[in-house]
Amino acid sequence: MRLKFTKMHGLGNDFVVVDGVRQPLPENGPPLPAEELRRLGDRHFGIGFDQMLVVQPARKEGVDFRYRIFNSDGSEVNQCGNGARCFARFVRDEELTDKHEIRVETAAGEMTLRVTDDGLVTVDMGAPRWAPEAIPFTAKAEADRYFLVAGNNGYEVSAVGLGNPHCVLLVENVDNAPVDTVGPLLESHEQFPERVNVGFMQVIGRNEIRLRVYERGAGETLACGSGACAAVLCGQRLGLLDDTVTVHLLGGTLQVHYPYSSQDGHSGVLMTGPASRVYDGAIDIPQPSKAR
Ligand SMILES: N[C@@H](CCC[C@H](N)C(=O)O)C(=O)O
Repeated sequence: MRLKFTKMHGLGNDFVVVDGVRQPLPENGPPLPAEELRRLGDRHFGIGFDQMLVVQPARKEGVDFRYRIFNSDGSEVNQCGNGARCFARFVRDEELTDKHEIRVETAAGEMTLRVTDDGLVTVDMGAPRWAPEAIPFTAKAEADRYFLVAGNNGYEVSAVGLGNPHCVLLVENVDNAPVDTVGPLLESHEQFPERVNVGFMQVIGRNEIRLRVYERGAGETLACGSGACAAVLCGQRLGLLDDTVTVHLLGGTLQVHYPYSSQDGHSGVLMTGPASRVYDGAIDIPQPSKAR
């Protein structure tokens, strides 16, 4: 089978976008076998990507598309903020819609994506979930900070769910944060039963942070949209940040807005940034041999 794809990125968090509206794809399960997906995700033996994004037709009224996300380790996940911006740009570039406000169904619920005239995309990431069981995270009670023991060390983290699980550590300087070592240790910490994305946040001021993220199922990426929102939310909850924050990631800058001080539990976190198209391609997917 020949599969057409488009390579895109949001601040260097890179994606292979597969059009399942005009190409036949299985309605459920991965668009291709998990080992094939992992092979294509490999930067030496495949195309290389952090996530594969799948565009599929809507399954209900009031929604424009279905948006599915697969990490490069083959796991399907519910949320990808940078991917959502690329998704919006893709469906407009490909003339699958001419709407500026696009409603998508994800495994975590529905999301609204707004494409502005300057080419940026604002994603309404939904309301944060703080209750440990909603993240999911194992803790006796909800708190601003939790103490985790991993290896021979202890770590103070905040934790929040945004459709996907995040924990955030405060660091003095992201340049020498232990992302490569503590990232994987906490990603698979037993108190996060579905694993977790691990953010390392340096607070510059009440409206500005620097952030590096070790992503679940992908390793450190150049940017993580949901991670940027999670860091801002945790910083707000700790009383360190205001409602609108500029987030500097390795691959560039995002704006995150959440009216934390006046939030009523229903408003969503807004994340704004660019979406870039790199090239189009096609790959031949080997078909499983038929049993005789
Ligand atoms: N890069 C993403 C997040 C992708 C999913 C994440 N690795 C997970 O497993 O939850 C973003 O921009 O939000």
